[in-house]
Amino acid sequence: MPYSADLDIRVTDSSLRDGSHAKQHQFTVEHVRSVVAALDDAGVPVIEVTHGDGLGGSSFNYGFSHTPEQELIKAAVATATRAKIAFLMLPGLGIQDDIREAADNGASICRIATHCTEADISIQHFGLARELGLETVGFLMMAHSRPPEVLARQARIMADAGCECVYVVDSAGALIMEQTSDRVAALVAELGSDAQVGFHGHENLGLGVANSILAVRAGALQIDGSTRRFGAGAGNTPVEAFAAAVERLGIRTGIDTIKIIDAAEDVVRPIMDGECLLDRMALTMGYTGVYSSFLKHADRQAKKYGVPGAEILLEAGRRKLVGGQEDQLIEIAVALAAKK
Ligand SMILES: CC[C@H](O)CC(=O)C(=O)O
Ligand SMILES: [Mn+2]
Repeated sequence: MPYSADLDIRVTDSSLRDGSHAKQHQFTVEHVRSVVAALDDAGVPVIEVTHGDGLGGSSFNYGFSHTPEQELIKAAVATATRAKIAFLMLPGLGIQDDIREAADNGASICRIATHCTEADISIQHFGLARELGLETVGFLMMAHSRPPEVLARQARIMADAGCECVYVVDSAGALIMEQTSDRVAALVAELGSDAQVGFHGHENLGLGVANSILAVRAGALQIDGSTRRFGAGAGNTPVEAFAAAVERLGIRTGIDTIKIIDAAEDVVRPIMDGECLLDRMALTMGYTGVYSSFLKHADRQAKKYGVPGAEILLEAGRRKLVGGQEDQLIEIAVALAAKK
């Protein structure tokens, strides 16, 4: 039972972090206040707030933030009455002092993300987070790209370093049904009572809710989503649809389904630049296994060089690019333009 005897699973809303990719990192303090107030009122237990690429993500390579993320974290903490505030960090983008600052600003959950074969770079960050009294979560990103047993070994590294819940992260929205539950089950078997298992889905093949339910059936106790799917690519598992579906299945999340449906429509949608669409670009990412956060980068290069964005993504899929290799999207666009 995660954290409260009243809940069967715990939902983390990533609209104010994964949605940062879709918003090109232009969140303001007012956006954060209004979304946190609505989600908190709807009973969402955890709200993640950071630049889309985590602490230290604001940069030339990933896109500069409108407002420094520590200011956004402070605003979230000041607004929430019940929800815990989480932050994300990718070792190498953020540094340990960023974790200290987020903790000083009142965030209570530290989520460390690595590519799914690189868990060892998270060890010192989990150590620090635990020293600071933070709850810890680990992200094994691009989890579609490795089989369950490889992910389980990486999860063990995170758990041994002090991670309390390791997530299977479907960064590309490429996992299909049992591919999700097999991965979650492998982590559950490996970690036993040493750490919980979570699942973070993307909608690029339209499977976020179904995959998340299968993850729960395989033993996941924490599930990520974004209200109104506000996330990278076609967005994340929609929290309001997930809450409605699992309520009907008798799984308790503590979320008021009607309130979160209203929050999606009345509060979150108005601050989005547009809906997160299951369109050609997003489907190409799910189909070929491309990192969802590449969408806006590929779109920009497509416009700049006058080449089809989906072709850039197809080549990114062929190259099996991982997060941090965004600059190769420029090279691909240049090559496509030269061929024309
Ligand atoms: C760049 C971090 C990334 O967006 C984390 C995440 O949400 C994912 O891999 O899906
Ligand atoms: Mn994501």
